[in-house]
Amino acid sequence: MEVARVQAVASITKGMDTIPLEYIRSESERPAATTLHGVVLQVPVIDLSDVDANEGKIVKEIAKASKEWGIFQVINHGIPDEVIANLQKVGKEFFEELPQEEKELIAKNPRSQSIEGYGTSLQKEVEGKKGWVDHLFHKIWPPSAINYCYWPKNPPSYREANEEYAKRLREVVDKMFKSLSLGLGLEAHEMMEAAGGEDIVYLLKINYYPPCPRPDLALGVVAHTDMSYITLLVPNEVQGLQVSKDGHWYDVNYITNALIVHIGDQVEILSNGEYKSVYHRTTVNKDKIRMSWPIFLEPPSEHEVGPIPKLVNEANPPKFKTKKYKDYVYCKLNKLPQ
Ligand SMILES: O=C(O)CCC(=O)C(=O)O
Ligand SMILES: [Fe+2]
Repeated sequence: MEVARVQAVASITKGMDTIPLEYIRSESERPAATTLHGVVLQVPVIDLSDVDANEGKIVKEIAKASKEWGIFQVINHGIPDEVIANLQKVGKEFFEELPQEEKELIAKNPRSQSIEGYGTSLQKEVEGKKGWVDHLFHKIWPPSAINYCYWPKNPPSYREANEEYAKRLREVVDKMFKSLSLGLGLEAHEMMEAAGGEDIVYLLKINYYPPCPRPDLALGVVAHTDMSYITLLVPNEVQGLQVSKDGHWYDVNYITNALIVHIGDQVEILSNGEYKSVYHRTTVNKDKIRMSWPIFLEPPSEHEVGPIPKLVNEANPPKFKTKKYKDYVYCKLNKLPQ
């Protein structure tokens, strides 16, 4: 059966005052009723310029943000603006300029185990409701893990723009793992090593949130924590990401060319709960298209993840089981105990 893309639903409902029932959230989830406004706390913004000279300060800031929020933004991260602009340009062209039939050529196969491909989540989620979003998933690093059949062939510069971004991002990833490691009193290399080092998989997702006639009733991506170690994300300029802290939802302010860093479940586990994976969701917009490019840094599926042994002792017993990443994913997707 053909899957209804949200992009198509959005063009049918344009100008209407209602949306199909399957997108209407329960009152307790609706963004209008549940977002904290006014003078509110802000997700920490961390300046990475001159990392070597400022290492101590940066490590402290990252550790604090990862414990208190599970999310922060980094500026002066070293990825040139045009590398981000190119990534965004080719992704937008894929969603907006290709004929639908061409996009469907790389659609996720519903019978395949793999998450890769163009798709629309048929969420087995809260009350069977759907998110107002389409997406494209494909791996971008390491080269041995990439399945180019899920990469768009058009626009022709898609591949080069994504490869360049992956290459630049690797340097930021190294800095993040080092700081997170030092922030726990470990040696700089220890967390990356426990995470699988060179085998860590970089999975790109492009989220495409079309305009929604009733943004007060819908959500883009429903509230969740990422399963990754960490997720590094660039959005377009349209506000939409919200994070939960102490029982309230906060907007994450848009900062041009900043990278948003989420702590995911696997770093929470490695750190034995010192760092918190962040609960987050996205809202949609009445007139504007929102897009985002998260990269999930994941363990290879057979890699075992558990609390780093140096961080546990009698007084501080392990809070999580050690298990293969694929088993963690299976339990989470099927809502089974971990
Ligand atoms: O669009 C965003 O800003 C966040 C999307 C997200 O949380 C996800 O795709 O896991
Ligand atoms: Fe997420």
